[in-house]
Amino acid sequence: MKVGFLGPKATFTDIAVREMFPEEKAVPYLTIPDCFDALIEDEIDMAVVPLENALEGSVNITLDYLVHEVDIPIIGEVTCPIRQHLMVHPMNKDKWKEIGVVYSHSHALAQCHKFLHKELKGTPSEKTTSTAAAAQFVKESPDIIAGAIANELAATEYGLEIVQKDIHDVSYNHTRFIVLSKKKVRLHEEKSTYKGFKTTVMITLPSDRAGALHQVLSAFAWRKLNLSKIESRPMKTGLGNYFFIIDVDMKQDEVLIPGVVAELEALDCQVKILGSYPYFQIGSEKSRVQHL
Ligand SMILES: O=C(O)C(=O)C[C@]1(C(=O)O)C=C[C@@H](O)C=C1
Repeated sequence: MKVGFLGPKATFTDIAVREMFPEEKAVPYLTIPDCFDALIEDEIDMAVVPLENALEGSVNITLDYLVHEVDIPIIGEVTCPIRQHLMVHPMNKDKWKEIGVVYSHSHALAQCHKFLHKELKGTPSEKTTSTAAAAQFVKESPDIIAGAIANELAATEYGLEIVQKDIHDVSYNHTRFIVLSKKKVRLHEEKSTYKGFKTTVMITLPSDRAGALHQVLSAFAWRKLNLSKIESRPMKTGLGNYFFIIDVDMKQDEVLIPGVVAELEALDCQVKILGSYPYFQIGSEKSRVQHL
């Protein structure tokens, strides 16, 4: 099977794919929308994209594609520790304090905000499509003193020198990646990294109904359904119009979740199940962080 992912080689998404699908053919795409397009056009069987980071919150482009652009279920989720390092071209390894621009993915730059503020104050940063794209760019630009924030695999893959290790500001830095597929692929629940099952539901509230959110949450609460996430996002239909994404800590069943859906529909909510899937946690040990 072919697994598309946010590339190029050695992104954090690539690490998630290597852990989850070591035997499948991994196909890199430069952007998250490219991964979705490849899935829609059947170039690949599954796609793995980042969904949420513990420090930076949701990856909005992924959420928006899931909700507005595609109708492909989530079939799995994997959480990975994220360790960010500052790396330069080997020719510049003694000059990292003179870096003129720091390149990385916007989430990675934000995860290292304190480090950048303290150690490279005033140095401009440039966003790239991924951390590995930043590493690749720095490798191809030895004539400028540029830095990339990326992982260790990227330093090896693109031949860069790590000059500052573990520069993320908070030690609990993890990212959740989702697996999407049109096919009925079953992920191995017997793996030691398997942690449980969840169901993701998208809910649009009726407009102008007092207490609607309270009623929605009650439908879960009185059935004793545990929620692990609730988040609102703009509907993109006008200011103030939002939908909710709710993660329920259980597998879709034939009684409780259909009961919630029926109750919410009776309240004039629109409800869509985005997936009911196993989730996995890789390398759960806390990553080290440098104390600034
Ligand atoms: O750029 C990468 O390496 C990615 O896999 C993307 C991404 C993200 O979208 O948050 C994934 C994990 C890290 O949080 C930083 C970047």
